[in-house]
Amino acid sequence: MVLNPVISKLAGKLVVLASASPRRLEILRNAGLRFEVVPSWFKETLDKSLFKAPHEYAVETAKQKALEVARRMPFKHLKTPDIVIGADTIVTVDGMILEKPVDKDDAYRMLSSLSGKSHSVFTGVAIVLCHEKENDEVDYQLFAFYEETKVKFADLSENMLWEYINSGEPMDKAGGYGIQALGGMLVEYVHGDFLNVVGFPLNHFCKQLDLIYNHGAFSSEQETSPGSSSHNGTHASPTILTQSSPDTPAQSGHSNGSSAKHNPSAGQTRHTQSSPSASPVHKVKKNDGESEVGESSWTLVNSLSKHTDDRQAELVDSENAASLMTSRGPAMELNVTEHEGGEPRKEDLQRITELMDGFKASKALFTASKMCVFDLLQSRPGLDAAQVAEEIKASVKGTECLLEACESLGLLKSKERKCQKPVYENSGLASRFLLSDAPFSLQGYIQHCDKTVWPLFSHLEDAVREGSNQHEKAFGKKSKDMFQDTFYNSLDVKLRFMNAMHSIAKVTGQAVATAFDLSSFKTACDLGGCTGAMAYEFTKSYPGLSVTVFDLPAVVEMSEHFHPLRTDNRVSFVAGDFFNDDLPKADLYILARILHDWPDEKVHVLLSRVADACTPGCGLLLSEIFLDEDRGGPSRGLLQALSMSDGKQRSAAEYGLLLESHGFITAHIRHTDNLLDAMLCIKA
Ligand SMILES: C[S@@+](CC[C@H](N)C(=O)[O-])C[C@H]1O[C@@H](n2cnc3c(N)ncnc32)[C@H](O)[C@@H]1O
Repeated sequence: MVLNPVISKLAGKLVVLASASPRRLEILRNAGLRFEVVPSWFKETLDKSLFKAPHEYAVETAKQKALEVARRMPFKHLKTPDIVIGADTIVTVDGMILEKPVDKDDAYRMLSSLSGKSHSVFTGVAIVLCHEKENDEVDYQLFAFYEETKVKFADLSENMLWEYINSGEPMDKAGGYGIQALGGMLVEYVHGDFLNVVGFPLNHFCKQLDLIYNHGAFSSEQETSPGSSSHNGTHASPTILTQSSPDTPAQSGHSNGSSAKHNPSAGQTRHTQSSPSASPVHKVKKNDGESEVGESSWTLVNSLSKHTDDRQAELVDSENAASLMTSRGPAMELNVTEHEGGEPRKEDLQRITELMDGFKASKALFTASKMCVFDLLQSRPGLDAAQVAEEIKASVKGTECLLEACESLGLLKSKERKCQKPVYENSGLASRFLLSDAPFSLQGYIQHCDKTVWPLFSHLEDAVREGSNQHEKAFGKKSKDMFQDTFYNSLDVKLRFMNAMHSIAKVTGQAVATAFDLSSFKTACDLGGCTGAMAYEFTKSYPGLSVTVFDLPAVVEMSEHFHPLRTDNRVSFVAGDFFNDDLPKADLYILARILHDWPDEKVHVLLSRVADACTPGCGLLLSEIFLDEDRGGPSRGLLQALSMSDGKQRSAAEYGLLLESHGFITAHIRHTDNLLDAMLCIKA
């Protein structure tokens, strides 16, 4: 039921929340607002010293967050939102701005500065209205306000402080406390809007919407805004309106000194924001390849989505990037336009051809890898096609085609010799990832793609029609539990699967292990840790850490195959089923690429078992591909979902909510620029 008639005004509009904070999501959802979540990429790094008052900093940060999303969406998501909401909460005490603590000592510093005193919580909120015009330009109109709430803390003893810090709750909260949970115990009284302290001033927000939608404040001429500033909470600020329409002289950061106008009807001063760090609000043209977005000028062909670009950067050899067909960003980034006369653009044709031919490129890579072409050319660079053919026991004609195709994909390099056939050697990309003994060898994963994922994809249409996994058609047997029924039924399939996991874990392990500072944990348990490759990366990164790898007996019995020398006795293996058997005790649990394999019901079973094994303060490190909150990417995650059985790919906020329901508080989220993202949660 929607109680608030203003919220109901937004029904049917594309409303976007530029924040992944689970608390803000919950407040707005509970109010009946329907919205998409697209977390902002704006980094909270504005120079605080440039702002006269703390609330100006919070408002400016909220504005920049919302604008970044509003500007990105027409290009990255090919849709223009109607409204983008941004928010930033800060705590101020004794003239200092407190944001989220970076570690326990920082949390201690913050909380002890609040002990026994009254402090202010400010949330800056920005509402960006996006107006698509006939010529496909987008105009942005910005409304910003803030809310202040005063909170008085009790005197906190050292014991109490540390007990609270060790609960893990302070880590993702402005000022180092969460009033809605354990932190409520620290508070003597609150003066003002409680939800503002939680993270979003709902009441003030609704009043602002009322102004915008019921009192005409969203006309581009904003000279009057009846009642705009009559927010009635004792500690609420007067409403600060507004950013004038984008290309008026009063643009944010370009206000030409006319920063305040008197609004007689409201008896208040209205400000156009003119903070030093504000960036201009641009008009953007959606379908014009040459148009600018914000401050960056993007070239059309290589306008990779930031996500995809960053995530793939590790794997793309710069010298060969241009020719590596599958390394390009998603089609969404391209604005397909037609030249006069209807001729398609070269770049568009190139992109669509790459997509059509993608499977040929994959299969050429799989085949060359299986036939050991890269290993051969590493030990004997400079062979011509006939020599390679002889070594790999293949036809000269077929080998020639394969080598040429691999060269065009950036996997091989050739040298022409006078009047003779070209000779081949590995490219940097091949030497790094395609040799069987390279530290970051992806050969195991490539073979898994060839033998397991490929057959599943060949039944994609059935999978889409039926909405179920195609293991039976692809492998001739039914599969209730993909691992026990399909992968571990025969030794060679099992080894191939384990090799695949091993190779990905070796490539991603260090980035996951060092995504956060885990040095305070002494014992970890890697649930579904497979060959232990990830565990070894963790012990390499943390000399004081021991890791127990917990996996099914069929897997653990093969562990020596992968680590014959057992070089590190801080890694041990325990066989068991994480849905049924006791979990080893540890103060950090690792779930790397586990949850995506299971539906929500099974995830709840597993998480409740992990929660039972945890004491307060225990950590849970989750590592997965995190989907964008609007599920618009990255395509690697979305494509993987097509061949998955019963599991699903989720966004960081979705994982956060699942974990929160088992008492885990999300402390940090990290997009690692490697193949996997990471989230650190603490058991409250
Ligand atoms: C996708 S793999 C991930 C492997 C490893 N965590 C990594 O990131 O490389 C999933 C792992 O979960 C293990 N697994 C599946 N079901 C399990 C169960 N019921 N109990 C314990 N481990 C299980 C599998 O054997 C496999 O090693």
